[in-house]
Amino acid sequence: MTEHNRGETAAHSPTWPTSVAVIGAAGLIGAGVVERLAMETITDTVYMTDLRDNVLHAHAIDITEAQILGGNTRTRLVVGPPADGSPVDLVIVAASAPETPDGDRRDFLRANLKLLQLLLPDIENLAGEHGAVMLLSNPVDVLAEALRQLSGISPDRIVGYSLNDSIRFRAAVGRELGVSPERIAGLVLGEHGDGQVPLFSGLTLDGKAVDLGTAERVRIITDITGWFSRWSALKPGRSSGWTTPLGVAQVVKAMATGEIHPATIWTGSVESLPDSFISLPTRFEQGRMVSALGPVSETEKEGLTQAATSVEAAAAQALQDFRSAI
Ligand SMILES: NC(=O)c1ccc[n+]([C@@H]2O[C@H](COP(=O)([O-])OP(=O)(O)OC[C@H]3O[C@@H](n4cnc5c(N)ncnc54)[C@H](O)[C@@H]3O)[C@@H](O)[C@H]2O)c1
Repeated sequence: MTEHNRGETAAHSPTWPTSVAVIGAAGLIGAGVVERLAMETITDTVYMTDLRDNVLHAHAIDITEAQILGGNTRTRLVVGPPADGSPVDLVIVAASAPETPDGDRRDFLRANLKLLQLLLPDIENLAGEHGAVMLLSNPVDVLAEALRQLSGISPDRIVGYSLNDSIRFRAAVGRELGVSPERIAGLVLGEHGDGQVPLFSGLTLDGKAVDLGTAERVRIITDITGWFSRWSALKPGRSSGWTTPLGVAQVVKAMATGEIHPATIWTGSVESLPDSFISLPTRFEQGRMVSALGPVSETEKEGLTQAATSVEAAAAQALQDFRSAI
C-alpha cells in the first residue's frame, strides 16, 4: 500500500462517504472517478485497486499533483486496499474486460460476470456489513442482479450507475425542440441500453411540462436507442470517460445528501415489478437504496415491467451458462 497526500481532515465534518474503494482504478472510468472524488473532495480517502499496478501508481501521482494545482489536497489517495482490512463506506466497481465494439454483448456479459465472480471476495470484504456497492461495469443492470444472487450483500446496498441515459435523453429532446439541453429535465428509467424507458410524462422545459406528439417521441426514442451503435461505429476504443466520472461524482453527492436521482436499484420494494434490477428514481436512506418512483403512465409502467423481466432473464441465463462452464 502506498499513500499519496496526507491531507488535512480537521476542518472536515464527517459525512458519508468518508472512504471509497475504486476497483479498476487504472482504467479510463475508474481513474476518472478517482480524479473527480479527489478534486471535488467528496470523500476523505480513496483506495485504488487494479491489476495494472504501474498504471495505478502513475494515476495516483498525477491526480495528487492535480490536487495541488487545484488548491485542495484533503482527499488522501491510497494505492491498494485498506492495510488493516477495514471496510469502506462505498465500493465502486469499474473493473472490466476490454471493450470490444464489434463483439457480441453476451460475450461481454460472460467476461464481466466471470470478472465479478473473481472480484466477489474483495467486493464483500471492502463493503463489510454496511458499505454500499456501486457497479459501473456493463451490462450494469444484469451484473447488479447477478451480484445480488452471488453475494451476501443485501440487495438494497447494491446500486448501478445509469445517469448517462437521462443525459442523452435531455440532449435528444433538446435537439428535437431546438433548445439547449440545460433547459430540459427528464429521466430515463428501465434497462441500460435497448430496454430503456424515457419518462415522457415527467419531461419539462424551463420547469414546465412538455407534451410531445407521437412523431416527436418516435424521433427521440430512435435518437437515444441509436446512441450506442453511433458510438461503436466510431471505433474509439474508449468508453464515455468525460461524462461518466462527472456523473458518478454527482450521484455520490446525491446519495450523500439523500437527494432523489436515477440509479439502477433492486425492484424488491416496488410492488408491481418483477424481482430484478432496473433504473428508477431513487434515494439513499440510512445506507439503503430506496425507490422514489412516483406516478407514471400505463405505457411507462409496462416498459418498466418489461425491462425488469428482461434483466431478470438475462441474469438467470448468464448465471446458468456460467455455472455449466465451470
Ligand atoms: N454504467 C455506465 O453508464 C458506464 C459508462 C461508461 C463505461 N461503463 C463501463 O465501465 C467499465 C470500465 O470502462 P473503462 O472504459 O474504464 O474500461 P478500461 O478498459 O479502461 O478499464 C478497465 C480496468 O479494469 C481493470 N481490470 C480488469 N480485470 C481486473 C481485475 N481482475 N482486478 C482489478 N482490475 C481489473 C483493467 O486493468 C482496467 O484498468 C466497462 O465495463 C464499461 O462498459 C459503464
